[in-house]
This record gives sequence, structure tokens and C-alpha cells, in this order.
Amino acid sequence: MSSGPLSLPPKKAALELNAIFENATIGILFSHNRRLIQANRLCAEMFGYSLSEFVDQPALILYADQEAYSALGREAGPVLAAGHPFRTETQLKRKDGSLFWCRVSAKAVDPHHPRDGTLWMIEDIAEDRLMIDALERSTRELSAILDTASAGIAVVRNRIFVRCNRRFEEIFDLPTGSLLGQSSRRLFNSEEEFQRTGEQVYSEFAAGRVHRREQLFVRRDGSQTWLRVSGSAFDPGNPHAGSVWLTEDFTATRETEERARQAFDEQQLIFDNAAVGILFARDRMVQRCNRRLAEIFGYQQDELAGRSTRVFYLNEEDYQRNGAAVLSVVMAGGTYIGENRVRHKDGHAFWVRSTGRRVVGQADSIDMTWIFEDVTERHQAEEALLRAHEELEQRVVERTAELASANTQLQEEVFERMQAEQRIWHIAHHDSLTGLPNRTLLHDRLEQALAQALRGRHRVAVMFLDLDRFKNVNDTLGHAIGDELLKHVASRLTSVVRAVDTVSRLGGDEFVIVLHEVSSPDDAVQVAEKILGALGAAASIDGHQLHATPSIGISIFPDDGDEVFGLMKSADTAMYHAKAVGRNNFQFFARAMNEQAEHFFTLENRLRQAIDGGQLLLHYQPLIDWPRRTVCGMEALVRWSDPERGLIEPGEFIPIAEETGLIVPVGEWVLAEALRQNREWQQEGRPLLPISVNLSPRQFRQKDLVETLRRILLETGQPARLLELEITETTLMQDIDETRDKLEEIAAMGVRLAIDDFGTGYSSLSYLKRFPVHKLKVDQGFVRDLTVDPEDAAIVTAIIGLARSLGLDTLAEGVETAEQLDILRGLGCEKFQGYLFSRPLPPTLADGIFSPLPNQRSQA
Ligand SMILES: Nc1nc2c(ncn2[C@@H]2O[C@@H]3COP(=O)(O)O[C@H]4[C@@H](O)[C@H](n5cnc6c(=O)[nH]c(N)nc65)O[C@@H]4COP(=O)(O)O[C@H]3[C@H]2O)c(=O)[nH]1
Repeated sequence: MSSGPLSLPPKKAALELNAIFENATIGILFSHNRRLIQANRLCAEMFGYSLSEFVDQPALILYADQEAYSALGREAGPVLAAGHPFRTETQLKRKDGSLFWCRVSAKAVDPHHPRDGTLWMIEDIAEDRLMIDALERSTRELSAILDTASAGIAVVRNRIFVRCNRRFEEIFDLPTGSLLGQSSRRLFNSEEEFQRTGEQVYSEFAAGRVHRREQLFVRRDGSQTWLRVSGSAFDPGNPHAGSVWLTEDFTATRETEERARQAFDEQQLIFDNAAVGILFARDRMVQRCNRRLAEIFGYQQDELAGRSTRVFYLNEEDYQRNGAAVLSVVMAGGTYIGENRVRHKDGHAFWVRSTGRRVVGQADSIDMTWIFEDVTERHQAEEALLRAHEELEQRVVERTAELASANTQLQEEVFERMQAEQRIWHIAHHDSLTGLPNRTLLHDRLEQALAQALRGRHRVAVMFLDLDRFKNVNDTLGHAIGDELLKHVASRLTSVVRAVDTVSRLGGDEFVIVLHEVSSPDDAVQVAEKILGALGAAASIDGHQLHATPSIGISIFPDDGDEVFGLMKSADTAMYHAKAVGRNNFQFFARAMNEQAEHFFTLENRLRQAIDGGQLLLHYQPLIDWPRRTVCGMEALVRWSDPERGLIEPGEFIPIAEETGLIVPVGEWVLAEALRQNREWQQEGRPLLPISVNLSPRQFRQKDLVETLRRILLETGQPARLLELEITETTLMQDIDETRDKLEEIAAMGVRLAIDDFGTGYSSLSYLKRFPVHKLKVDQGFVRDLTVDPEDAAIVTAIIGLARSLGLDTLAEGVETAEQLDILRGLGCEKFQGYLFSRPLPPTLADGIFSPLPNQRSQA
């Protein structure tokens, strides 16, 4: 500030100016050259100086420090230099060093020469400043409150927003400042709501009350938001003048509450409608329970609250024991789960499954939640199941026992069956009479023996053995004796061979012995001799001394055959040869024998053809009644007129026919032919003569023999009395009872019966007596040697005596000479047959048959 001379106005003006200067309410200061040149008193006092002290001081004293002084200078300098007034509010320093706020306004005295001095107006605004600061602070604080408040705050005047914090705008999703000057209507859902709310609010404000409500407001995007608002008027007397509003968005809270409420409702629903019983108990007192629980125990739902859980127990002991059990679990933090028998209100016991857990709440009490399920049905089912299981177990035990016994039985049956099978096998493979292997087993054994022999390069011997005249034993002494004899033979045979050899019986009196592993035919010779020796001695059976001498045929493997059938056939052939050469001996198979057998076979075949081809014919031999010198009958004798060989005698083919069964058709043909021929002769006027026909053993055994006879008699129209059947003695002695029945039937028809070849067999007198026979034909064997063998004469005498005593005819066969005739006549025989009278003649020589006697008579 400059203290240089001023260009003073006129005096009055100067006085006025001075008066203004001195009385001005603001400090006025003139500075020049950084010094305070002049100031009014107020200005000096403002700074705590007297005017005198103040003037002429460096301007620096007014500033807090050099820096503040320089800063103001830098700020004001250019402004003043530009001739503009400079204004600021700044802090200046009092004499005591304290700073105070001043409003400063400065101007260069001469804008063209700023350095000439500057006029300063200084106003102490310390108090204003304090107030402003307080106001600003308060405003800042309010703003801070508004900015940090979690609630939305707004000031409304005449329902127009004059202020709001950010939160308020955020609640409505509005941009900053967008609400100011806007009507609060935009936040309401409708005009009607806006109006109604306004009325309510203003009436409350007028009553001096704070307005509070919860309401759905509209956000910027149109969505709704639940707000809890509270508002109060600045001046209840003039509510429109302004009011402040606090807004809290409690949509989330409301939703949470809503959810909680819903959850609670749901829980309540569950609680009420649960299929299980739910109970809340405190210190074993029912606090609350659902309907199902009451139902389970038979109570009304409201009956149980406040009652002791003791009501659920059957007795005090259960109550105490269960209580202790539950306590020990839940106090350790566990969940009690149990199934107990409990008491229904009506007193009956039933089963519940209970799950209890402690609710940790009040420390001084035990709060429990319980869930109960009625498991009676399950228990009953389990008990029933248990019972069923026990029953099943029992049944299993019983059944097991049954099965065990059935198993034992089965095993026994299996064992028995095996035994039976073994027995059956044994029966099937053994001869029931002797116990020896039969044909089947023999076959097997022989096959084995051949296989071994082939491997071991040694021989096998097959011995075919037939007992000589065994038939006679059977026929005369009966089957029982015959059987015993066969057993005896079997045991003898077995005793002479090695254990490895096989002795078998084929049937009848046929045995086959297989000698395994023989080194030469000599071995077989030794065995054969042993057999002959063993069977040579008489066997004593049932008081009879019987001889069972064998005829043995032997074949050797591989010499006489390389397989079972061939070897057996060879041995069989050899056996026939042994028989043929005189019995009680053994013969090895020779090729010649085979040829003989083949001849036999061929003969059989040709015989078949002969029957069909009409090659059979009959010759007739007259039977002579010597005392009457007449022909008393004739015997039909079959012949075979073979185109190749000529006439074949029956001795050659009848045995084959007998053996093969061809004798049946042959015999039938003979019968029919003989009767037919006799009828023809009768028709020719020849004398009525009975005709004799031979009946072979096999023919006699034919079941339909009687019917056949009857039929043929009928067919030929011949009376039965003109037929005489010749049956050999041995045939008659087989199956005595059957034979007698048959003979009686035949005799009853009127047919005569003659016993042929009488004396060769073992006829029992007692049987003879019982048979309805008419004639005994003395075998020609006795007649033949009659002249030389006195024994034969004795036999013939005995036969004639026997026949006479039985009232039977006798006829001697084979009478060839007059000498024989004389002797026989001398012995009392009256009827004869033989070449002496006539040979058997063909029917064409009928005269010779019917009239043989004249020639003989002359000889006699
Ligand atoms: N040496 C000798 N022989 C005499 C004499 N007179 C008769 N003959 C023979 O003696 C046999 C008597 O018959 P056979 O004893 O029943 O013995 C018969 C009989 O057993 C059997 N035969 C004959 N024809 C038949 C028949 O049609 N059926 C049956 N089943 N067997 C018959 O054949 C056997 C033999 O018959 P043929 O050869 O016809 O032999 C006959 C006969 O020709 C004689 O003075 N001297």
C-alpha cells in the first residue's frame, strides 16, 4: 500500500468520502509497494492494531506467512494488472498471530499503473464463516448419511421430490437425479391409489403423526416391489411444505417371510397329515402331537397335550426301563430307535417303532421329538413268517427224514434191482437146471477165448458132448431122474476141466466145453479121456445106477474154424460122428464129417422140395394073421422118389424130417394119402383092412394131432377103426400123463393104437396097463437073432406073455424066414410082418399086398 499524495476530490466530496471511510462497516486499506499506506480504524482494529500501529506496516504482517502472502500476490497480481477487481475469501493474520477469515476485494487504484497502489476492502467474515462451515459440515454429514443409508430417503414438497439419496433411486432402479422435480405419482400403481394414499398421509401429518405403511410400488421396469415407508412432515401445520420419507425395500424379507410362512404351513400340513405319529415331549410330558399319533394310540388329538407319556406304556416297569434306555442314547447325542409293545387307550397292546431325538433347547429340560409308526401288522406278519418259517423248517426236517428214508429205500430198491438184474443176467446166461453157462454165455466166452488165442497165438478146443441114450432115461425114469443125471454130469464135467475153461449146457443132454489156451490137440485128448473116465462110472440117482456115457466131438481153433459158429458146427459134426462110430468116445473134426453134414443139409433142402413137388409116395406092407391065413392089415411106409437118386428109404430121411420138423407135414401127408388109398381100394372092391401109419415122436407131440386126425378121417371118409397108429415105445414113455390123455382121446375116436419097436425101450408095466393100446409090435431086432440068441426068444416070450396078460395083440416085425416064423409061432405069436410074406409094395402092386399068403403058406 502506498502512502504517496492522493489527488483529493473537492472538499465536500472529500469529507463525505472520509466519513464513509471512517464509518464504513468494512475495513478499507490502501497499499502501495507492499506496505500498508492507509486504512480506516475498523480495518486496523479488525487485525488487532491501533490505526497508528497499523499504518505503514509491511503488508506481510497481514498474512499467515511469506508463502500465503506470495500465493495471494500470484493470484491477485494478474487480475489487478488487468484492471479487474480481485475478490477472494482468505485467512489473514491478526496482531496476536491468530488467523481469521476475511472477504477481500481489491482493485488497482490506477488500472493503467497497478504499481501505484491497490485499494483493499476487507470484511471479517469469521462468524459467517463459522456458520457456513457448520452448515457445510452439517450438509456434508447429511449427505454422508443420505449416501450411506441403507434405506431410501427422500424429501417431498407438495408431492414433488426435492431431494433423495441414491438408495432411494436404486430401490426404483432409477438413474441418479432422475426423481428430482418429479411427482411421486410415478411410483404408485394407480391414480386412485396415489390419491387415497395422499389423503391418508396428509391427514396423519396434520394430526402430527408419523405415517407408516407397507405397499407395493412400481419400479422403472414396471415390476412391483414391496416397500415399508415412513414419512413425517417438517411442519405439521403445513404438511405440503415438506416431508421426509424413509423407504425400506423388504421384498426379499417379505419373500423370505413368505417362504418361511409357507414352510411353516407345509410343515404344519405335514405334521397334521403325516402317516406317522409325531410327538413333542418335554421331560416326558406331551407338549404337542399330530393327529396320526393320537390315532395310533386311540386318543383325540387334543386329549394328549399336557399328559405324561406314561399313558403310552403297558406298565410302570416298561415306562422306567424304556425311559432309561432312551436317555442313555439321546444324552450322548444319538437318536433312539426302538420297537416296543405299547398301550392303546382301550388297553390293548400293540407294536410301535419309535424314533426319538433330543431337541437341544432349554438346558434345564429334556425336549424330545418322537416319530411313531404302528408296526403291529409288520410284527404280526413277521411272527406269522417266523411261525411259517419254523413250520417250514419242521417240514424240511420231516421231508429230509422222509427223503433220507426214501433214499435208503431207493438204495435198497436199486440194490435189489441190481441183484435182480444180476439174477436176470444170470438166468439169461445160465442154464437153470445145472447152473452152467448157457448158449448165449458160451458164445461170449468162446468169442473171448478166440480173441485171446489170436493174440497169444495158441489154440482153443471146442468139445460138443451129447449123452448116449439119455432120452431113454428121461422117458423111462422120468424127468426128475433125468434132471438129476444132467446135474451129475454137469458137476463131473466141471470137475475135470480147469477153472478158466467153460463148461456149458445148450439144452437137453447137449453140453459144450471150451478149453481156453490149449497148446496142441493132445491137451483136448487128455480132457476128453478124463471126461470119458469121469462119466464112465455109474451114477447113483434115486436108487438107480445110471450110465451117462458121452459122445464127444472136438474142433480146434484155428485148424477147424476161425469163428464161433464154424467151430461149434465142426464140433457138432464130430460129435455125430462119434455117435455114429459107436458112442462113448470122442472124435476130432475132420473135413469128411463136414461133407457128411453138408449132405444132411442138402438132403433137408431137397426134402422140402420133395414134399412140395409130390416126390413122396407110400409103400404098403401087409400084416399077416397066421392062424387065419389072412391079411389082417397093412402098414403104410413112406418113400421118397428122388429124381436124381431114385427111391430113398425112410431110414435116410425120416430122422432129418424129425429133426427139422418136416416130419409134421410129411406125416400129415402120409396119413391122408394112406387113408385115401385105402378108400380107393375099398371102392375098387378090395377087402376092408385097417391101415397102420407110423406116428413120429414129434408128430405125436403136436398139439392139434387129434383135430388133424379127425379132419383127415372126415376128409377121406374112412372110419376110425380102419386106422391104426404106430407109436414107438420111447415116444409113449415121455410125459406120461399128457401121453395118456392124448391116447385116450385118439382111442375114444375109435382109432387103434400099436406100440412099435416094442422091447427097445424101458416100458413100465404100470403105464402100459393104463394106456388104451391095442397091439404090441415086437421089434425086429429080437426077431432077427431069434434063431441064434436064446435071450431074444426069452424077451419075445415075455413080451407075448405080457401082451396076453394085458389083453393086447402082438405082432412080430421083420420076419424074414420060415424058421423065425416057426419059432415065433412056437412062442405063441400069431401075427407077423416081414419079407417072408411081402416086402412093402407100391399101390400099383395091390394084389401082392392083399394076397401075399398063397406063396408063404406053401413054404410054411
Ligand atoms: N430087414 C427087414 N426089414 C423088414 C422086414 N419086414 C419089414 N421090414 C422093414 O421094417 C420096417 C418096419 O417099419 P418100422 O419098424 O415102423 O420102421 C419104419 C418106421 O419107423 C419109419 N417109417 C417108415 N415110414 C414111415 C412113415 O410114414 N412115417 C414115420 N413116422 N415113420 C416111417 O421108417 C422105418 C423104416 O421103414 P422101412 O425102411 O420101410 O422099413 C420097414 C420095413 O420095410 C423084414 O423081414 N426084414
